[in-house]
Amino acid sequence: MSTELKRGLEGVVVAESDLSYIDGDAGELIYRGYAIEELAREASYEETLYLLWHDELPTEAELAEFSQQMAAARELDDGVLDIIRELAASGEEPMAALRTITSALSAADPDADADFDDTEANNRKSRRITAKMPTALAAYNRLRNGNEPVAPREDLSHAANFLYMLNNEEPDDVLAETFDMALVLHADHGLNASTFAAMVTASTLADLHSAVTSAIGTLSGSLHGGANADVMRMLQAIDDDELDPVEWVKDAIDRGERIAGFGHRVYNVKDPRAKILGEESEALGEAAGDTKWYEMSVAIEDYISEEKGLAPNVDFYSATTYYQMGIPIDLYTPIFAVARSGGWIAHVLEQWEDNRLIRPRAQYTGDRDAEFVPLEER
Ligand SMILES: CC(=O)SCCNC(=O)CCNC(=O)[C@H](O)C(C)(C)COP(=O)(O)OP(=O)(O)OC[C@H]1O[C@@H](n2cnc3c(N)ncnc32)[C@H](O)[C@@H]1OP(=O)(O)O
Ligand SMILES: O=C([O-])CC(=O)C(=O)O
Repeated sequence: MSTELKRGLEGVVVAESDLSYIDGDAGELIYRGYAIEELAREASYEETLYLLWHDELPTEAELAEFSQQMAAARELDDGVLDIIRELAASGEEPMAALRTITSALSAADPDADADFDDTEANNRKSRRITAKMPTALAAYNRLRNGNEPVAPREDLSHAANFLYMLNNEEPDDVLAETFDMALVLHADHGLNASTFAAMVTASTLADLHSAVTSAIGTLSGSLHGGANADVMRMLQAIDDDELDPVEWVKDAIDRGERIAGFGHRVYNVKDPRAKILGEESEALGEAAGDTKWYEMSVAIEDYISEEKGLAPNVDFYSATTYYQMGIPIDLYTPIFAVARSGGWIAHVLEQWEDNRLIRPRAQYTGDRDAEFVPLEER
């Protein structure tokens, strides 16, 4: 047994996977052989899900059937809606609410007790979880603002339907396509922390809802998915006080703070998703006649790249993209979860094809011969 310590499991290979490939030096991301740039521009989220879950891109007929099955699974059970009402009324923050709701979805899932290797039940559960998470998030957001949830529509795409349920208004093509692209870009990313959490949970043969719930909790942290909301809060703080973004960032670095949206465990260069989202952020600004947020972001990127050698990750430009789409800031990380549910599930299903319990070891640094003193004598 090797006792070499790898803090944070950096560089440790723990599984084989056909799902996504990252070249951290070239800034390359591939889902099942297809470059992310091509999928972002050409494939819908539904197509990407099909690719991740079923090994290959769907034919037109397969995509139509799959999209219809996804759309038909969007509605929430009344019991789940009651839980959402309670969470919204109690002021629970959205990522925690989504975690609790996703866990609760199993209570209404007819396949909840199916065996881990029941492929058909897993397909149905995968579609239900991924189809219902956006409905739950939109309902939660409406309820916390004193509005009734908007029922999902089966005639809209996954992306367009979410925006429709969120705003009670059908999005225009630009918004729907931009959001769809963001979902595709966030769908999978190797063994990131939340995907690994899902795999660890699934490796015990716990169920799919448990694995996705573990993953949502893991994604919420500021070192992972939580960074997208932190980026926008940082930009807003700089703008509110009319500060120079570069000076602000310089001071923050001098204070030893981390700048949200920069750095990555795998990429040594700019995250390819940040390149695409940067273009989307710029385009949205240009369409609105105000590229302020994009320009602030570029100024910060130039400074940090030059001074710290750190490049933006996916969370840096998703922030201003979502902001300019009118999405509330505290929904950015839950939206990441909505998109990543596809990747989490794909990795769980892959794990179950050849499961082995994931169980690493720690290097014990404590006492080995402490003398037990009875309680009354301590
Ligand atoms: C979807 C995603 O999860 S993408 C990541 C989202 N998270 C963020 O954007 C939060 C900010 N970034 C970070 O905290 C880190 O870059 C992480 C957590 C993403 C990766 O961290 P690790 O691979 O563990 O790298 P580590 O924390 O060892 O950092 C290496 C060095 O770069 C510095 N560094 C890394 N990121 C940043 C940052 N954002 N701001 C300032 N310094 C940074 C660290 O301080 C460290 O410097 P040191 O060696 O002088 O101490
Ligand atoms: O891969 C990672 O460590 C984090 C990340 O970018 C993602 O999950 O999309």
